[in-house]
Amino acid sequence: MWWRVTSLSQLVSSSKPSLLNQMRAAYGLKLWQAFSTEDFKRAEGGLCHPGRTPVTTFVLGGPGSGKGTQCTKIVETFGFTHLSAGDLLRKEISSNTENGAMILNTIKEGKIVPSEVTVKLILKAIESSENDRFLIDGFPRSEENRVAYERVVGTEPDFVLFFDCPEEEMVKRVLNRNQGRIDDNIDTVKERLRVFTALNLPVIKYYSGKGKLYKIDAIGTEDEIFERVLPVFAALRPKTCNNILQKQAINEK
Ligand SMILES: Nc1ncnc2c1ncn2[C@@H]1O[C@H](COP(=O)(O)OP(=O)(O)O)[C@@H](O)[C@H]1O
Ligand SMILES: Nc1ccn([C@@H]2O[C@H](COP(=O)(O)OP(=O)(O)O)[C@@H](O)[C@H]2O)c(=O)n1
Ligand SMILES: [Mg+2]
Repeated sequence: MWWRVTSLSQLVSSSKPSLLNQMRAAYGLKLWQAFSTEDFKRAEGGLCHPGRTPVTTFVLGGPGSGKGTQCTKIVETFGFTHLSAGDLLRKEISSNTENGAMILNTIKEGKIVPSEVTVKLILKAIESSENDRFLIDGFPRSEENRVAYERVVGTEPDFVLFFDCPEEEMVKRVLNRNQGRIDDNIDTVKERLRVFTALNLPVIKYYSGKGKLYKIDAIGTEDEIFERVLPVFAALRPKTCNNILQKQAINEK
């Protein structure tokens, strides 16, 4: 798997190997299996496969802005793997895991689950995928999320999509979503919007300052919005779309 550090010499050659890296070297553990709360605090990151760089895109926007809907279209067209932080957390609830009750309460209140839990789920999903391009949807939701991911993974996203949608429209969409979600009610949505402004906007500003942010107007039909998304990925074409182009070429022969 590309995400894991494959060379032991690389692991031990860093000036101060973390406990996490020592454990991995000793037991061949995947990252998500290896870190406990204590390790998580100390992890030093830098987990990149030599010669193979994954394309990672964070997908941000308020509740109901259309992140999930557009991710589905991006997956269909560009072959990314869609990792929704919210879906990963909801799966934990339905699997009755040790954190299930805590996650359920946090989501019900419209607050943010501790980064330790969410980053671990994302890494587990990445590590069990053969793909090398990922859409990470609904993450990072706070500076704490962002810093935790960077510390553990050791990389930044290649770019960040931000679906910019007026609050009134987001509320309307969430209340019509009809997926039986415990947080799709007016009280929780109000809190989620407050949390979005207070904690997620600073992350969006951070990536804007780094020149990595693509702000997409999220008003319009799903197809109209996807038309605005396309050019962002077209710029990455040579790197990300080889398989699709190859398949197209074969089909056209
Ligand atoms: N452009 C759009 N116009 C109207 N409704 C939309 C649009 N895009 C998505 N929706 C609907 O709005 C709701 C929220 O969309 P979703 O993709 O789940 O948003 P998010 O993941 O950002 O919360 C869903 O019911 C979806 O079908
Ligand atoms: N990085 C994240 C993502 C989601 N969550 C929780 O999961 C809830 C639902 O997230 P989601 O991404 O599925 O929500 P939408 O924006 O798609 O409506 C959030 O309101 C948070 O309570 C979190 O704590 N941390
Ligand atoms: Mg979503």
